[in-house]
Amino acid sequence: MTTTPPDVIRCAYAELIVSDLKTSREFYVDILGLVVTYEDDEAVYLRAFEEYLHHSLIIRKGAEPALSVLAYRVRGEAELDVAEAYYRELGVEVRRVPAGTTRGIGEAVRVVDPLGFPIEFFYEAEHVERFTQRYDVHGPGALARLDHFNVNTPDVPAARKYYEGLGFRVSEDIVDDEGTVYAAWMFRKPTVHDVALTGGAGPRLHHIAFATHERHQILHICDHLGAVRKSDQIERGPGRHGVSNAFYLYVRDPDGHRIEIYTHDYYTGDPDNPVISWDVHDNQRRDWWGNPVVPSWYTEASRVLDLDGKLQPVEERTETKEMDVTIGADGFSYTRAAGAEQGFKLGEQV
Ligand SMILES: O=S(=O)(O)c1ccc(O)c(O)c1
Ligand SMILES: [Ca+2]
Ligand SMILES: [Fe+2]
Repeated sequence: MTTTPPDVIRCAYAELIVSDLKTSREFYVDILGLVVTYEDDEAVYLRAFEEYLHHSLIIRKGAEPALSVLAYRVRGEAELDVAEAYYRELGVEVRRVPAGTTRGIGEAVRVVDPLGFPIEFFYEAEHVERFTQRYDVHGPGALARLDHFNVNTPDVPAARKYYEGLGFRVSEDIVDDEGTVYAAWMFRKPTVHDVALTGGAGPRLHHIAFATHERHQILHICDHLGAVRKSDQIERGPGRHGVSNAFYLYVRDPDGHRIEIYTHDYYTGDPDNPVISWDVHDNQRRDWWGNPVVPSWYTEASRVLDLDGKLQPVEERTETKEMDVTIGADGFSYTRAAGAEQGFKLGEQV
């Protein structure tokens, strides 16, 4: 690559296609508590309480539940030309779209990146009221901001190289002693990640994560789901991650799109931030204590669309799959080699 990459600030918004706008609105607004910036019959534009850009999530009615865009904010309008040149040199599909193509967003560059994802780079966006201290409208489960995207891609080292080319740095990864890389967390904003690369068939969206400030807000969302008899929408957690140290919860929306609610990761902004590398057989890597990683978390993810709204084909992962080497160890086994002969707490799981 001769051209410089666009100066990405952070992950900024996503658009999910949902099959029933009303049902999805109930999930994202009534249960998760996101703020509606604008809505019409086609789409609902949502933001979290600390956000002052028009939206960080759009849910749009459509026949095929899928991801239609992952958007990164760049540091200024001038970065759009840089993005256009960078991706043209990469030889992928590049489009320049005028301001207002997406409500609330200025001129943007849209690409299908080398991993097959629909990605948008923008700077200009409409400012709306920032609800940081509007405690009169915060619910007990108030979400503060969008935190990261997690994507399934078959070749994690190749994906890591692509994102390093964009100036992202690795904070943590999961590897084995043969050198297989199962996952990597990468950042531009000084937290653990803006994007996580999870080895698996892809391009698929594994999840979108929002951050809260307090663990009790995550616990409230669990209690709320129980109260509306939708506790089965909780897929994994609540718990404490090993990687990232975040307290977390994964919920599935009415179409199965996975949303993580996440708090308490750590600052990564110094140039010498130490990379943490986990062994795939360390069963505290994904859960620092307690919960096993359920199989659906390893296998299920959302399809993604190309720039014309057509489903992108999915390529299978050829390297070892994490679920094949660890599912029994995920919270079911004993961490000390000496305990290994006891096998798994709950026996063989799958
Ligand atoms: O399950 S992991 O501890 O590896 C993990 C860490 C951070 C995340 O955002 C995540 O989705 C998953
Ligand atoms: Ca706290
Ligand atoms: Fe996550």
